[in-house]
Amino acid sequence: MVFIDNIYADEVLDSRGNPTVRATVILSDGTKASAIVPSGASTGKREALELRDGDDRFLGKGVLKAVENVNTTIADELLGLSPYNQAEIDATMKDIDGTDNYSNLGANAVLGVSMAVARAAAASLDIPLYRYLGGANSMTMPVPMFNIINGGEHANNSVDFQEYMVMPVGFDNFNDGLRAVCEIYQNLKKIIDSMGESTAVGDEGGFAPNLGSNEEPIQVILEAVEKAGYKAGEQICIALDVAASELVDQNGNYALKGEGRSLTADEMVSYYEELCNKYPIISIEDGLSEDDWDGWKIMTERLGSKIQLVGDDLYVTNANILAQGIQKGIANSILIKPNQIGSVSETMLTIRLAQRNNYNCVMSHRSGESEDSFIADFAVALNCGQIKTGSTARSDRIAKYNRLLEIGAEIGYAEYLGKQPFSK
Ligand SMILES: C=C(OP(=O)(O)O)C(=O)O
Ligand SMILES: [Mg+2]
Repeated sequence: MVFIDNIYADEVLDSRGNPTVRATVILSDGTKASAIVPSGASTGKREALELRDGDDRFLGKGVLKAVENVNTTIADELLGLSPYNQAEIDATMKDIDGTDNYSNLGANAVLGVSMAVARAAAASLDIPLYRYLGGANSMTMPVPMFNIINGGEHANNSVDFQEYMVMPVGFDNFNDGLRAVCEIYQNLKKIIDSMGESTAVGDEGGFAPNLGSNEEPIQVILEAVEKAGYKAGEQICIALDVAASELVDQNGNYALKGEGRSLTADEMVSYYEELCNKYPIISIEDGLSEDDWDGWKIMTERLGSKIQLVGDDLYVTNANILAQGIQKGIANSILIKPNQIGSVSETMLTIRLAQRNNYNCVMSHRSGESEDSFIADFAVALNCGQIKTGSTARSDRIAKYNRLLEIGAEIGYAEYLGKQPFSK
């Protein structure tokens, strides 16, 4: 019987040059696999804890304590266990941590090991990771939410909304959809350049121009869609991540600093209604703050039957919080970020709960990423149908797109949902 023979971690770098955990697992049959943990910037308050050293290395952001936890406490408990029982591996780490949010071991230590065990198990069975995680039912190539303009916490410009994304919904397959958004991105670069604005990019590879309002990026993107020869509203739709938890001012209103105004939750919803009436917007993530559940209720009532409302900071990939939201009728979709909850099994639990209740799942990167493409396999494995993984201006994001191209070619008969995931 194959068992876990060795586990260790080291400190490597993410796409912002911050330290992060790489965990490595070696099995008794000689299989060796590693995984690198991502890191967020606009984090939700209820996310699992990312353990940072807080000393003078890397401005306090070192992860040597998390590395040490992998090398000692976690390795001590997991050596000898079967790599093929992911639930047992993850439950054991949760037990030794003993808290709700991994504040002892660090979610970065736990998730690194959790992903590396899954990858090692797949490799030792000689099957791809998506096939190991999802079996013969892994069939859905995700529609990309392709991040094309960055603002908010992910850029240093006048735009308040964090992410403007294009979604290739009117295509027969993933490859054609990806090609379309790449062409749009290249056309957008020319347009921004011709406006005399910078084509420097934000953390996730979207451009970060200084534009006059939060509406102008949509207009510029639609111009790029047309220039690239695609039909907005039919083939290409717009998705926004407002990341509104970051906009809340001292009066509890939403400060749109770039526009010099501050709106109540009700006014924000009216603003979204106006934008949705004018433009082909099919998805809004974190349109209101994680603490504003009353506002979310109103937003869901007014917009939830028309567009996808995605909870990111709101649900932090947490099944308990999602269960409360489902009961209260809040949002209709959830962003899935494995490091918000801390392990592969808990991420799968949240996805199961969402899918059973007709909530769409959007697999997602973090703004701090690496060459690790685990989420590409994960999205296909769990038939999420959508993935948010930045633009093609950053190689940490390209790693996911290229892995998806590889998976699509391997599966051959994969589905691509086009418009379907958004019909409510
Ligand atoms: C990917 C996101 O950013 P971060 O990783 O900074 O939370 C997001 O908010 O959806
Ligand atoms: Mg978000």
